[in-house]
Amino acid sequence: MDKFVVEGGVRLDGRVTAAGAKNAVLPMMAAALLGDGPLRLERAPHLSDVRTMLKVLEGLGCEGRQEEDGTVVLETKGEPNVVAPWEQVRKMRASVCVLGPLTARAHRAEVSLPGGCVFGVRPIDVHLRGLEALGARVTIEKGYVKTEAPGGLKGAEVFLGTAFGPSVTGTMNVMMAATLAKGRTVIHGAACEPEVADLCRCLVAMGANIDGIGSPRLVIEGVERLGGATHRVLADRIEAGTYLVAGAITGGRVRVDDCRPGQLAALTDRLREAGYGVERGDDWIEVHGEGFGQRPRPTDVTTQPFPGFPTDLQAQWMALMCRAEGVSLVTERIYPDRYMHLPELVRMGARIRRQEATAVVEGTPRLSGAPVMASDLRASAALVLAGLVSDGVTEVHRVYHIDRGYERIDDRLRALGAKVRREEGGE
Ligand SMILES: CC(=O)N[C@H]1[C@@H](OP(=O)(O)OP(=O)(O)OC[C@H]2O[C@@H](n3ccc(=O)[nH]c3=O)[C@H](O)[C@@H]2O)O[C@H](CO)[C@@H](O)[C@@H]1O
Ligand SMILES: C=C(OP(=O)(O)O)C(=O)O
Repeated sequence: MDKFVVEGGVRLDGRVTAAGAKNAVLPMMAAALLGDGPLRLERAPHLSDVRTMLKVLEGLGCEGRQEEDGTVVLETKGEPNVVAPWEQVRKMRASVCVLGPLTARAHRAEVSLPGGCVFGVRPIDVHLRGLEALGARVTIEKGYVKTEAPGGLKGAEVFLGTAFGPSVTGTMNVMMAATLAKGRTVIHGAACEPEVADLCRCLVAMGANIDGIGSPRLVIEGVERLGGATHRVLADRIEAGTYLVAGAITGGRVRVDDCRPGQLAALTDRLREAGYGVERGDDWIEVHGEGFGQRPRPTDVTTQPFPGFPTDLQAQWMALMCRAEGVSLVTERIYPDRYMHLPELVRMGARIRRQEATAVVEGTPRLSGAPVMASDLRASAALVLAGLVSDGVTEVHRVYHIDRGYERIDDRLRALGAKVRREEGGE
């Protein structure tokens, strides 16, 4: 297993180009099960999650490949297979996104319940209720969700909210299913994350009829068939945000190109509040600090559905606040248990205590490098960020988590001046 070795003490300076969004490309790849022609997804990131999704789709009879420039090309010839086994689905939650397309296209599906709940319960009841509302019979047997809709799906009114806000992949699953249902589907309480809107645009390019894109009310008129399309994947706002926090934590200057600044407004607002300069153009954002050793002002965040502060940037923000000049509160409203990074940051000298869904972070001038264990994707990014400002060497183990969602993060941080290398032989 690989590990990252991070030597702290360097102020980052430079530019990085945002990759395509993991959370947009994965459901788009599942959408290839809906169409007859080839689907070309440009600017897809080179990630292990993309490779896993290619395998899941291959097992379902959808041929695919990723080209050197990132473009993913997929085509489902004839009827898809309908069984997505545990061995593949367990590696990645987004593989649950094949459920809606398979049920719509083949009128049945057998998809393993996604495993690996690394930060608490991650149910899919909303996905299942949505598909039931469209006329599917849904059962759970031996760890598999089975859907059947012998006469095909029928449009309906559905509400997809949960106690923690709308469900992102739940909206995507039901929306994809509705594109081939008979008649009109109205989704109330749809997730408004930019990745959902980007998936809508990809489906429209394939021939789907969707109104209300980007809003909590989606109206989908089912069509007989969808075809192929070419779509350029949206920039990854979470990856972009991670590099901005990397710039800030080192008191440096980092510009992220080819991104959508408006989609990171919650982060840039907090960065300014924490004492950093933020400039933005139409498709770039730059953060600048006052030099290595700068300590941020303590700045609270509460995670919320878009356009609120994203849960996928919570761990990175906590790393930044570990060195703040005072006490800040980080409150997790989407996944109240998403705090696996907390004990690892404490191992690096951070002073954090948890009070239910809130972490109380008492900033300290000094963090010290340590061997730490990555537990999930964003937690691992946070540990790398903390390593950038720690005395000595930080070893981040289990970097396969980070490879799920960051394309060559070690190379890209090095290009900004960081001392980070990948080594074999981690725990
Ligand atoms: C592949 C992908 O796109 N992953 C993202 C997606 O995950 P994912 O789509 O799994 O997350 P959801 O939006 O579904 O979850 C939001 C909240 O709703 C709850 N819930 C969800 C579904 C359900 O059926 N019942 C239920 O109660 C969840 O436990 C959570 O508290 O959105 C999350 C929230 O922005 C992000 O952190 C993930 O990076
Ligand atoms: C939680 C994430 O991904 P997933 O839903 O695929 O686990 C993430 O991208 O931060």
